[in-house]
Amino acid sequence: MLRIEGLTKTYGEKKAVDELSLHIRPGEIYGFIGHNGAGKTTTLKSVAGILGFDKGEIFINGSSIMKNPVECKRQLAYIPDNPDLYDFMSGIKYLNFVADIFGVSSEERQDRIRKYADVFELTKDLAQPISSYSHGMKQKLAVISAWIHSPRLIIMDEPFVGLDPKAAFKLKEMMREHCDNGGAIFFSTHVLEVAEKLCDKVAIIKQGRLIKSGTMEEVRGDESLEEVFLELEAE
Ligand SMILES: Nc1ncnc2c1ncn2[C@@H]1O[C@H](COP(=O)(O)OP(=O)(O)OP(=O)(O)O)[C@@H](O)[C@H]1O
Repeated sequence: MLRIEGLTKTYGEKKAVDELSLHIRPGEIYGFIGHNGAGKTTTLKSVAGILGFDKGEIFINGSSIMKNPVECKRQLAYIPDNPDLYDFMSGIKYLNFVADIFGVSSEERQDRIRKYADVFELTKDLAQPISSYSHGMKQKLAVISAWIHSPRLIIMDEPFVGLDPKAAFKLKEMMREHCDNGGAIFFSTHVLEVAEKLCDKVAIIKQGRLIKSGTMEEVRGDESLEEVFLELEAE
């Protein structure tokens, strides 16, 4: 589903991501953890095709994000760490706007908007301008917009920030359902308890380099993910 090979990205003199390789298969929820400034957002933005990189290759279902960006973007959704949506639109206008971009039929979009707005208890707010939304409401809208075109790969940067406990629970259910239906999810988080419970696999990045990856059992061994992470950070 997603293959990252030798990804390297520099900002001026700063190497933000250094020879990072990772393979994510259908059905996998893949967690991405690392300290502040480790290179998570840079990697996720590169995978989503919104940030160029210096070296390496990224393939979405065998297609190169550099050579076939439109074909790749059709198959994925990206939720950034800060849901900066179009404030002047209403929630429903924004969802229809995204659905238009991806050519979602009116029947499918109605079904999905009804279903997910209901899940997140956002239905009555959809007519309101996004400028009136709280951070959590914007995050819920961003999640709905990601699910609206039924992408195969969903990339999320800190998706749980700002969500109330019920919404966070619902999102975890949606993530599992998406992967059980053959999709894949690659997401970053600083909440290691969530990663530990939710993820099939996990990758740890430190100063731009991948230092550990594999199934949760392989990475964790007999310890908690937090213990493993802190030990690796201290090395
Ligand atoms: N636009 C930019 N210009 C210059 N340096 C940048 C830019 N964006 C990120 N960096 C640097 O690249 C490195 C990786 O940043 P990145 O945002 O990918 O980290 P992160 O793991 O997502 O961090 P956090 O957990 O704090 O969100 C950091 O040293 C950061 O200062």
